[in-house]
Parts: sequence; C-alpha cells; structure tokens
Amino acid sequence: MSSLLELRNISMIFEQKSELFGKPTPIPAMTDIQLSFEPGEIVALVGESGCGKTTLGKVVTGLHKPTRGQLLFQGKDIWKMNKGEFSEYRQGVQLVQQDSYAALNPMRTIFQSLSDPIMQQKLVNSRKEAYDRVCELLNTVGLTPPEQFLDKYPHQMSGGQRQRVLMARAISLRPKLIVADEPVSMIDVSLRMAILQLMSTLNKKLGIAFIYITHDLATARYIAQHGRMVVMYLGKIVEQGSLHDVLAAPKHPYLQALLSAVPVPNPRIAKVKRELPLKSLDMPSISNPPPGCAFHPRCLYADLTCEQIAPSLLPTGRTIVSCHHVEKVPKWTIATEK
Ligand SMILES: Nc1ncnc2c1ncn2[C@@H]1O[C@H](COP(=O)(O)OP(=O)(O)OP(=O)(O)O)[C@@H](O)[C@H]1O
Repeated sequence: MSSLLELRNISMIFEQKSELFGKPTPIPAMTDIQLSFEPGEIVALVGESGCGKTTLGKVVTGLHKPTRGQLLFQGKDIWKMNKGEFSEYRQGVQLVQQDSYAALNPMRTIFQSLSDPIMQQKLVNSRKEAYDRVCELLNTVGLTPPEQFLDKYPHQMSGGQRQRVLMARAISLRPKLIVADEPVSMIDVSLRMAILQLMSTLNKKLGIAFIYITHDLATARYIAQHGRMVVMYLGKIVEQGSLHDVLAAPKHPYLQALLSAVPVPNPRIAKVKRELPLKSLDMPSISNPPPGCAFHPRCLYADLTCEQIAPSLLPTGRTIVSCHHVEKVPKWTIATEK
C-alpha cells in the first residue's frame, strides 16, 4: 500500500543571482531526500536555521516544484496529476506558517477568511451553512464563543488567537496532512503549549497527520512524543526514526551536538561546564557545502573517508543514520555528559 505522501529522491536547488560574476550560484536547499509520511502520524522535522526545513515544507505542499525527484500523494506524482487530482491533493495537504499576521488578509474579517475557502471548494451550499461551519471550526480550535471572533480583523486578535484561526482555516478543507512550519515561534512562550496541545488534539480527534517543522528540540519532543523525528543538516537528512528511539540513543554526531546545546533543568548537570562536541561552531554555507559528509568539518570523528565520500542513510539499530563511523561514535546521554 502506498504512503500518504512520499518524497522520492527529491532535490531542490535554487539559483541565486550573483551581481559580481553574472553566473547564478546554485543553492542546494534539499538534496536527495527520501521520506514518507503515513496517515495520522506526527513527524517533527528539526535542524538549524537554513538547513532546508521550510523548503521541504513548501515542496510537500506543492508551493515549490522540486528540481529533481517525485512527490507522490497517495501513490500519484503530484506534478503529473490532472486538474481534479491536483485539487484533491491541494485540499488534502495544508500549510500553517509561523507568521500568522502575514498569512491572513488584514482587510478581511475572520468570518470572511474562513468562509471563502469552504465556499470556493463547495464544501457548504449556503451562507447559513458557511456560518454554522465557521462557528464549528472556531469552537474546534478553542476560539469560543465563536460569535465573538467572527467580525474581528486579524490585528484585533493576539498572535495565539491568529494561529488558532490559521489552524481552523487549515482543517476547514478536511486535510489529511498539515505542515506546521514553526507555528509557535512568533507567539508568547506562555501560549505555545496551548497551540501544541491543539495540534495534538486535532491529530487525535480528526486523524490529521502533522509535519511539525522546528529548530526547537523541546517542542519537537513534546508534539511528536508518539511519532517520528527527522533531523536535517545542510539540505540532507542525517538521522530519523521514532522520536523515542532517536532521543534514547542519538547516533549522528550532529544530533548529539544539538542535544548538548539544549539547557538541562538538572542543576547538578547544568553546573558542569558542558562543551559542545564540535570542532567548529560555524555552519558552512549551504551554497558551498563541504564535499563528502557535509558535517565533516565540524565533526570530532571525521577522517579521510568523510572528507571524500558522502555517507548514505542506513538502518543502524532502531533508527536510520547517515554517518560512516556510526559504530565508533560514543554513546550520548545527558547524565554521562562531562
Ligand atoms: N526562493 C529561494 N530562492 C533562493 N534561495 C532560497 C529560497 N528559499 C530558500 N532559499 C535558501 O535555501 C536555504 C534553505 O532555506 P530554508 O528556509 O528552507 O531553511 P530553514 O531550515 O527553514 O531555515 P529557517 O529556520 O531559518 O527558516 C537557505 O540558504 C535559503 O536562503
């Protein structure tokens, strides 16, 4: 049986115009990505800024046509679909972005923003039905009583409330998958947990799969506790598996470094000077990625092989890792960190 969505060897190479030399510089934002998503699952996609997470989200939602590879929705290449199939895919895969203010039309009320798509897609047959459905959607995302929000404009709401409206708009089209790109990074810390809980509820109650894109391991750990985790570095996947397995025994040296950078609540461990297991703190430019394993200039375990040959993603224990020396990388745990 085919997956809900599958990225088959997808690469996305942008071209950045260069004023000096006239020749555009290629930017490989995603290289040879092989990944699939199953109905109803939650996948946290993590990595540092600029590693290609948003690009992956935009490829998955059909906003970028990849330079190479295929994106299959329920087994069909979306770029070879007929109009009807493509429209079903676009309805089925929704994007929720981090900037809720930019994502909503400032000139339209919440009712207008939420009723337009369902009327356009003929999911309701009258204005009365649209009204009822919008109220139901607002209830579902916790904006109650809904009548209080219908006539509001985006600027009259808080960031957290606007993010709930975006969730309402996304679920209004009865999607199978929502790509949530840093949905809580621009809202108050105090409201973040509530939005994450809302995503979790929508996943459980409506069976919607989520791809949660973030650079924040703590929220990834919370939202995908029963799901999967995919770690990206410079446009490539370096480790993936069930979140539990990946975090119980992180294997890739990059993931170990990311975890070492997370503050620890335990004062005994926090007191110890924690050094990042990295040769260099600087991330190389994605427009000029190092040859071989892209992580090798920063890696404590790199050798000549790593400088010359790009590692493949291979099953290692319970997870999939792309590292030539995964066997010799020491086990990482917070408690044993010195
Ligand atoms: N439309 C575009 N044209 C040219 N380069 C682009 C384009 N979109 C993204 N890039 C480049 O691709 C690389 C990956 O960007 P992307 O936004 O996917 O990373 P990210 O991991 O989501 O980072 P952030 O968390 O900062 O958003 C970056 O170097 C970015 O500048």
